[in-house]
Amino acid sequence: MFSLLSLGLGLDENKLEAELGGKDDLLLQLKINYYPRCPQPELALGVEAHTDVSSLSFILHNGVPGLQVFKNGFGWVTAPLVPNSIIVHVGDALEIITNGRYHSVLHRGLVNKENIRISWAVFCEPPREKVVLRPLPELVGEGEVARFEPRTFAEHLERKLFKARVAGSGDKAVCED
Ligand SMILES: O=C(O)CCC(=O)C(=O)O
Ligand SMILES: [Fe+2]
Repeated sequence: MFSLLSLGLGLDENKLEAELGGKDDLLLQLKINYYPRCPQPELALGVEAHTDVSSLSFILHNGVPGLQVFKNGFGWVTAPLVPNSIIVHVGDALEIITNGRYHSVLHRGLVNKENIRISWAVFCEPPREKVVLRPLPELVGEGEVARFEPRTFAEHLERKLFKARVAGSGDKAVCED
């Protein structure tokens, strides 16, 4: 996947993987999301709107719709259910090193009245301290600026967590099951 994404930007095929710490040090984390049936889905949040901090995220699901992505100019769009598919998100780490050429997508997970939804998300993360994530100079074109300050993955997590705490929404879910 990283090779294809590197070639897609005209980079050496090993470039993105190497910049993200190399395959021996990447961390795969599994998270299982359980969305119960909800009598008033319009009042509830399943997984609130966010971007993933990872390099890439791979989402398997039980075939119940609920994942939405935010598209500028359109608003929230429900991801179509493609049988036997795996959904792949670009996460923050990849967005940073590509200077936004690959965009870390804002997304959320909704509950519904009829069906329980389950998703299995595998987050492919760079090592916390080993590499500094910064826009690759070859992807900052002439007249463009680097859109992200250099940071380790650990620093990125801390900044994001701190921002979320300050912004704290306080939303509550009202689900049963
Ligand atoms: O349930 C989904 O499809 C997405 C879940 C998600 O975005 C996450 O766990 O980060
Ligand atoms: Fe996510």
